[in-house]
Amino acid sequence: MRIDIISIFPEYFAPLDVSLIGKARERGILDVHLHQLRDWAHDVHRTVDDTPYGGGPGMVMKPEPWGEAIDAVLAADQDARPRIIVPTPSGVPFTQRLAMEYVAEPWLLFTPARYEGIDSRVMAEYGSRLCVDEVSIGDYVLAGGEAAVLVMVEAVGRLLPGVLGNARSAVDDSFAPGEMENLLEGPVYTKPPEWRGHEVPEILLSGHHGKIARWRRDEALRRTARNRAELLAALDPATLDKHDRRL
Ligand SMILES: NC(=O)c1ccno1
Repeated sequence: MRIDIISIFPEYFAPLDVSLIGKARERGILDVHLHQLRDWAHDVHRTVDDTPYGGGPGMVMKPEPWGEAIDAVLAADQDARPRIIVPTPSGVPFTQRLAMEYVAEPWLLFTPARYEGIDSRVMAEYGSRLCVDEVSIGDYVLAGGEAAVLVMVEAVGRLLPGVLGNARSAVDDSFAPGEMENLLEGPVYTKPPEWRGHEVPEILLSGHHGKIARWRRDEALRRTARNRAELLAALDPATLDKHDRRL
């Protein structure tokens, strides 16, 4: 997978050099290209923003630098087209299901904005011939889209084949489509069996895989009911067995 990121703060993406994503890049599973938007701002101050038409607070990012920057990225591979992802509080929710949709894409282009956002004509220009998604990582406003890009790149990159040590981990994730969709993962434990008077639940030491699976699902349902009751309401009743319904 190729990922391009255009930003006025490319240094913001240093975390993509470490941990799982860093190793995926070293192993050639993920190819990340960072671009400084100001390289396409040609005035002496390398200006990328201006006052909003119609008045109002803040500044809007100018269309010209963005248009030249996106054109330059697209020119990197004339035979392919990236899916463009615009991080914004005004976007569709970023979910595990959307992460799984993105991991199937060969090329993603992230366009994190600053200020009040990017002149709307930019994505109108590219939306006529490319897939352009406005995506939000949550109902809050950040100083810019860069942190949202880090979140999405990690959520998508960890799903790439070969990145997680055990592919099963992604299947058991909270929200993973299938058994765990709309469910939160339950509690996890490791050695020692007793720590400061807290013992690991006996069932987990039993070696009885069927009972352990049942216990884990019960705990997932309980945690979901406690922390995200609205997700329980969204559970497909067909996926609940008679034991689930008794909880
Ligand atoms: N909530 C978000 O995804 C976001 C992106 C930029 N600012 O906020």
